[in-house]
Amino acid sequence: MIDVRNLSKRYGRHTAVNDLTFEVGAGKIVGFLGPNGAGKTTTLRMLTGYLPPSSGSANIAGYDIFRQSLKARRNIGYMPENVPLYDDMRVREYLKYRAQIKGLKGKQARTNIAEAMDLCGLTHVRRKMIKTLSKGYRQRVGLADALVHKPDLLILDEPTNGLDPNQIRSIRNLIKRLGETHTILVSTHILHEVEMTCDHVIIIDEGKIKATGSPAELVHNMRTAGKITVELLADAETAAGAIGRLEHVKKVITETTSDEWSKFSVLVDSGTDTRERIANIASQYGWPMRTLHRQKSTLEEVFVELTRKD
Ligand SMILES: Nc1ncnc2c1ncn2[C@@H]1O[C@H](COP(=O)(O)OP(=O)(O)OP(=O)(O)O)[C@@H](O)[C@H]1O
Repeated sequence: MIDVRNLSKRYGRHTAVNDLTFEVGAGKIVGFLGPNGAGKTTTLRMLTGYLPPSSGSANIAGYDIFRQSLKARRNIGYMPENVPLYDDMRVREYLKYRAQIKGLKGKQARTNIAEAMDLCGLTHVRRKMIKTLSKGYRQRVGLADALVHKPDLLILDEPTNGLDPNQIRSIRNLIKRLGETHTILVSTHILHEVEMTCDHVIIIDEGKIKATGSPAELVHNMRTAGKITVELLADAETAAGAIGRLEHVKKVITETTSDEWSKFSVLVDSGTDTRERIANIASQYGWPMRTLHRQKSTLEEVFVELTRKD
């Protein structure tokens, strides 16, 4: 559905997007992640035909977005980061206006608008002025606008930005539902969202792709793939030293020491589980143990490790 080859964008001497190549298959929900200024919006604006690239190409549903812009854009529903809405229009009136701009007329426009409002849970507010809507409902109007011409592909730029947790949950559920019938490329900062919603993730930083894969694959392939928490009745320094000498242990962090109990976080290599050997060490030294569990890494840790600057 999306085929991007060597796509770059330079603003003067600054390269905002640097030689991106990736594909998105039909029917997938793909998370596009990166820290502020990574080049997400610039990429999405190029994919939607709003910004010409400095070099490279992007095909949407088989059409070149720059040379066959109209045909390509018919397949795309784009929701920009700050949805520009007309505050003094009513919801249905606004969607009618947007449908007309997109070339829909008469019965087809009416049917599509009704369906988009239904999908986005807007039917009961269709007569409300847009200025009276909450931010969550404004986002839904933006989504309904993106959907009204029935595109196969939705490109959503930070759709949950600025929403409260309830609104985030409702937009997330909506995106998941839309994912049953659409291909979706969604940029977001909320990593938990990606883990819950996306089949595939592309992490970019400084205009370049840092990692791609399913959320589970990214977590699995990370160097710091796991963390073990252990609590021992032992001298903190001696215990940290002994655990630190075990194979596959990358780092031992002493979290707390109180009442003679010491709590450690043990960072271990990807795909290894050192719990048994930690238990053996504890028994060798005669240290009572009251916690020993493995915490799986999160996508957030992967993201931080790939994009941190220190
Ligand atoms: N019109 C412009 N002129 C010059 N530089 C720009 C322009 N638009 C973006 N940039 C720069 O390009 C880089 C990428 O910006 P972009 O907005 O694509 O990042 P982003 O990943 O979407 O960030 P955010 O999460 O903050 O929205 C940034 O360094 C930004 O300052």
